[in-house]
Amino acid sequence: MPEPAIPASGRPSQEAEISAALGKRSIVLVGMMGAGKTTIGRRLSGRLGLRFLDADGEIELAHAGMTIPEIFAVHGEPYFRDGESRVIARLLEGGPAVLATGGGAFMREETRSRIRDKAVSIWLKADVDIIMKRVKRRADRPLLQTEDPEATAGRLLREREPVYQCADLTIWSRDVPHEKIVDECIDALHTFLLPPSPTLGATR
Ligand SMILES: Nc1ncnc2c1ncn2[C@@H]1O[C@H](COP(=O)(O)OP(=O)(O)OP(=O)(O)O)[C@@H](O)[C@H]1O
Ligand SMILES: O=C(O)C1=C[C@@H](O)[C@@H](O)[C@H](O)C1
Ligand SMILES: [Mg+2]
Repeated sequence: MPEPAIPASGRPSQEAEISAALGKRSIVLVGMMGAGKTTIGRRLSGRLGLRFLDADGEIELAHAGMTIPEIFAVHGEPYFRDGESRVIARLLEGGPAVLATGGGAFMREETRSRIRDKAVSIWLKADVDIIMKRVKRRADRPLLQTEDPEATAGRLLREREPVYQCADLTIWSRDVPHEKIVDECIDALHTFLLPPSPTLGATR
């Protein structure tokens, strides 16, 4: 994996400082389907010189290439959730990476606690209109195969938002160039991991 670039000034870049400050921790993206966890996570990993992992993709690999909708249809959601929890635990043990989770993964307390121990988490927050606009392009979200997918997405969002809020950082994933969202993730990670030191020498 290439190291993040060192700028001409000789000062380490924000990206290099973040990678160093992370140590063995990963960055985990959480949030609703369509929030951009996979899209933004892949780009963020490139900028930071970290591996990119996608929990949904890893679950499909572990099931000999069955798709997520097929796993839901054949085995049911509880089976999927147990597998998802195990896969995320394994991926978090593998050293620093950017990990995009499935939209429901953070709802499990066991998974949240592992993420808290092993990673810095970012909630990619998106409102229901944006989510619907994005997920309409593909029919691969089994939880939205209902009579009224928009109402279902709204209900899931209301149930999940209080839990997604437990992430370390929140970034609004609106319709702006992907690289802008990545820049905002990098700024937020930098402030979180390397907070500016308090002003010294304040006098009364
Ligand atoms: N900031 C953005 N602006 C515009 N489109 C975006 C943005 N982020 C993601 N998208 C688009 O939204 C769609 C869904 O994104 P993506 O698959 O990354 O979401 P996800 O959070 O990984 O969803 P899931 O939980 O279902 O895996 C993609 O077509 C992607 O190109
Ligand atoms: O929001 C969810 O619960 C899901 C989101 C996707 O990433 C997949 O993990 C699956 O479709 C379930
Ligand atoms: Mg995804």
